[in-house]
Amino acid sequence: MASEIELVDIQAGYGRAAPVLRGLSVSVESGTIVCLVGPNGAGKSTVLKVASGLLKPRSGRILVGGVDVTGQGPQRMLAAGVAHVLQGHSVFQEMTVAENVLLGGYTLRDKSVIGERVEFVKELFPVVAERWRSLAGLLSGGQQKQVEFARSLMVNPKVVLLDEPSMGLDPKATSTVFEQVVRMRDAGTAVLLVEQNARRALETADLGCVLDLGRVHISGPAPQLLADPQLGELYLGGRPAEPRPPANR
Ligand SMILES: Nc1ncnc2c1ncn2[C@@H]1O[C@H](COP(=O)(O)OP(=O)(O)OP(=O)(O)O)[C@@H](O)[C@H]1O
Repeated sequence: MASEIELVDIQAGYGRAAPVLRGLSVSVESGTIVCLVGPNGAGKSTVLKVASGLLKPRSGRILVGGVDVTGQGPQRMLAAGVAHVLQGHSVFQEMTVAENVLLGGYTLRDKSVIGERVEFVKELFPVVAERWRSLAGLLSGGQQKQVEFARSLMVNPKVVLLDEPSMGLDPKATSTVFEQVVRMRDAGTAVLLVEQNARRALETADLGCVLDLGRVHISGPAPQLLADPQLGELYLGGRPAEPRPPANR
């Protein structure tokens, strides 16, 4: 399978402080959801910032679709096919859902392409179609997160980086958001996911990577990580792995 994004032996950090990432490597294959888990402060969000060009690595390489894009800023990374949905809520409350989604396509010049992408995201996220003319601020937190997903897909990225998409959502909205993450993958966008709710994220992901001390400590098929009692104890709240339905793809 082709790698949509590959981070190779990344060292990265902030200012003059010691590096947060110390030789981190991760690869997201097409058609997959890869989930990063690890303790608070392990550097999960930092991985996404490096992947989207918000933070330049001190060393290491970044490949998007096999092309070396190391050192490029966020605009170039977006053009290369990497979209980043940031932690927290980033919809413009006073604008309509339509205006919010169309902002994601502001780099597109061809009106027919914009129209095609709008139809695509409306079909993928029914709430976006239903509330197209509503003020985004009137939508629930989970619905707003879907508007953010729709906005990120306007440029038809190869991979979308999702930073804690369930943050602040109740369990029902969290389930809907994770269902939509699966739909994004099934519609052709690879996903690199960071989640506080590690157990729930691993139930959704194809592959899991456990970060520790700035690098990937363990990686493997998500069901395998979920079933590992030691990982459960360390990173998944210590509860035994619950039986799960057959793999979700
Ligand atoms: N803008 C910043 N400036 C300086 N240090 C930062 C900055 N952002 C993050 N850090 C530091 O980098 C380290 C890793 O932070 P990061 O947010 O990547 O971790 P995380 O694994 O995503 O944590 P959490 O689960 O708490 O969100 C932390 O020690 C944090 O304090």
